[in-house]
Amino acid sequence: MTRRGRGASGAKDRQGRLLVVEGLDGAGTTTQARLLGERLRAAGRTAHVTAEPSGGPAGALIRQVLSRRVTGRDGRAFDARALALLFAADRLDHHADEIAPKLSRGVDVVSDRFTLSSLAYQGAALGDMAWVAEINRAAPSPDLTVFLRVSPRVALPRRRAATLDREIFEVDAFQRRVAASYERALEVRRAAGDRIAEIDGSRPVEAVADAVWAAVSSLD
Ligand SMILES: Nc1ncnc2c1ncn2[C@@H]1O[C@H](COP(=O)(O)OP(=O)(O)OP(=O)(O)O)[C@@H](O)[C@H]1O
Ligand SMILES: Cc1cn([C@H]2C[C@H](O)[C@@H](COP(=O)(O)O)O2)c(=O)[nH]c1=O
Repeated sequence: MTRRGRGASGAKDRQGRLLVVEGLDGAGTTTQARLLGERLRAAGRTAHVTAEPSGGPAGALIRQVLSRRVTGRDGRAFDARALALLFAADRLDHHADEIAPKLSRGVDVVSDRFTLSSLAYQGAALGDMAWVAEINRAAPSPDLTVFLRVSPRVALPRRRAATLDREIFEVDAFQRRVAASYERALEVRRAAGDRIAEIDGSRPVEAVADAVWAAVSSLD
């Protein structure tokens, strides 16, 4: 993965920053991405909040698979490797169509999930994080990834409060595997040079938002 936003001289150009919020289902990524967008705007920056799966065509198909409205042939479960490829395709399309144009106009982009989600979720589903990393090789590195650490025990009641219909990954045993997978994915991405802030997401919303803001404010 290549870090964007630097010219041939290595000097920073006038691009916006790609800021990613990550965590288990129920960690509070949607809430914190929205609040970060608001704080950026209040600080005088232009900010765009987005999410993956994206609103593009691959994202729409993924949403249907997650909610079981689309299955594999004859009602069989949708193939897990094919789903991993869809997430990778959605990411490239999302970046090309929505994220990169905003960044190049100096807009900060806050994404609720990005590549780390694929490493954690598809890494856990397939038991092959290296392959998941390979199919996501062309996705750019965020300027900052904020990981909201919550235990599956804390995330569970939040998910239950927020939704009635559970998507395919919102199964307690799987969420515990995803939690372990996130820890491995964080190591992999840190070793690759990504800037990552780990934040205790089990605190009240405003306390988490303050910690997210402190991490973003520490960017040069
Ligand atoms: N720090 C927090 N403390 C208590 N409740 C929270 C906190 N953050 C979010 N919530 C609540 O938990 C529920 C899920 O929050 P949110 O949608 O932000 O999570 P999420 O990580 O995006 O979940 P999912 O990935 O399943 O969509 C919401 O009802 C939200 O108000
Ligand atoms: C980007 C991405 C997401 N997922 C999973 C994570 C969640 O279970 C759903 C998205 O639902 P949300 O409520 O909108 O967060 O998809 C994934 O498995 N792989 C990914 O790359």
